[in-house]
Amino acid sequence: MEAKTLFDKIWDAHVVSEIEGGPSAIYIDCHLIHEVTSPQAFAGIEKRGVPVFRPDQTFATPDHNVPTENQHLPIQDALSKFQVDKLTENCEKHGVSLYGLNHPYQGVVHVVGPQLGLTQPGMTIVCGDSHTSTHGAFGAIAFGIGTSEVEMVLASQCIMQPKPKKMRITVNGDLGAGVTAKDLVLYIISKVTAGGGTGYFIEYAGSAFEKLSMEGRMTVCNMSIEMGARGGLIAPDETTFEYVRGRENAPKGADFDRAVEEWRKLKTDDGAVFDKELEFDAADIEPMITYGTNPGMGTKIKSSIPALSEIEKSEQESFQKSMNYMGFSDGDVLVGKPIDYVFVGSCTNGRIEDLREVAAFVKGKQKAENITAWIVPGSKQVEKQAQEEGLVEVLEEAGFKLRQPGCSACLAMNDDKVPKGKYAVSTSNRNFEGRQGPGSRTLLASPLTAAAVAVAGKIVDPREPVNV
Ligand SMILES: CC(C)[C@H](C(=O)O)[C@@H](O)C(=O)O
Ligand code: SF4
Repeated sequence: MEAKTLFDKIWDAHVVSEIEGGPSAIYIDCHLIHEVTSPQAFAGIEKRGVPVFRPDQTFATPDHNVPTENQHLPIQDALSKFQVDKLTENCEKHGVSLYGLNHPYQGVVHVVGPQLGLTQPGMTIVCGDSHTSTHGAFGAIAFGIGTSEVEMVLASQCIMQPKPKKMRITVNGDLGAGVTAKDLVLYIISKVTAGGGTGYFIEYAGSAFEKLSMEGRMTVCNMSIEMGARGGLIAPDETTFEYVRGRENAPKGADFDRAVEEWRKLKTDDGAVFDKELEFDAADIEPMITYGTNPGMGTKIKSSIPALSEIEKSEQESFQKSMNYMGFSDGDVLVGKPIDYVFVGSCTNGRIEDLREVAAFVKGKQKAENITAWIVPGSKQVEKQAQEEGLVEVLEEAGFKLRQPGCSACLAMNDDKVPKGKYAVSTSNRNFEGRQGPGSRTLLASPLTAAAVAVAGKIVDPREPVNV
């Protein structure tokens, strides 16, 4: 039998029809929706008089536009209110499950899906959101789609997709102390570049990924899109099955055991061929931070920003533009640079493990005076768990401001904005110009590094004692 990749096994099982040399119609097991990319899609099917084909496989939660304070009060911002109300109205009208504002399951859509067991190995999952790649951590084909495709999936539960090329990134070995899943993926992106994954679906393989928790794997897969890739996935294993077991939408009892038997087959066969293979050594990875305006512009935190002469000629102009925006110069040492904001949250690093890591670091310490520190749980369930575990108390004692679940300052489509010219160390996934507010300057890093920066008030290596 032909050796197949994990991606091909899942893809082939979902092809409804194929056009020779063209795209395939792929069946979608789970469709997640949020308030930003769904209104026109619902309007589209209504105009055509088409019902939602599989409302029971469609799940919605508002996240981008929601305020992260006083969620019990009416939303103040008119556009945000309109978007969130529209989502509620559409879900009610079409029989779609909604975890609305103040619902105990509300949160960032990519935190909510896995938590509820909606995300399972072997599935095809789409959402009108680029970071749908997160769900690939479970050994699923998960990718972001545009609003017109959201309409297509609402109407038919299928999507037309050209088959992407396949890349495997193998990392073996142990990550050192203080080196996290976020550092692993920022390292990979710094090597592959922000455009290097374009046209590919990535499989992450090797012991470095196998040793990660599901939260860590989600962090890695989440950022696949930041290399330009269509998505990323990791073969499911015992860690995956244990995470899924017992979750609300997971199969139960004997059904679960049968599902696990099938899920065990979800791995790339020996001898399967990829269009591109890359390999890195976990021992080479250190805490990472970005210094520029795309996620590929990252470096080991102890290193300097590259000198202009090290940058390829064709890239020098955009590099210089990026440095001007960031207020940095080529060759600058990063450690010691003052920071104004620390944001811990988002679908990359707003999970319970992330909050635990930050709380463990700041316990008994204080954030620096010059730092505004926001902790935004990825979901209501994360918020509740953080309260029950006493993390909230620890974080608040250290001077962090705990906000309510939502995308928050990850993209500033709501009230949480980093002011112009200010520097934010952020656990999110994008450092584009204006991403956290007009003129804001974002440096991406791990929750552990963010915690250390919050205490020191400046860029520090989280492995070293904080010297305030
Ligand atoms: C608003 C939404 C469509 C967007 C995305 O697709 O990713 C957002 O979530 C982001 O992170 O930039
Ligand atoms: S948390 Fe950030 S990256 Fe994730 S869905 Fe929201 S805006 Fe997009």
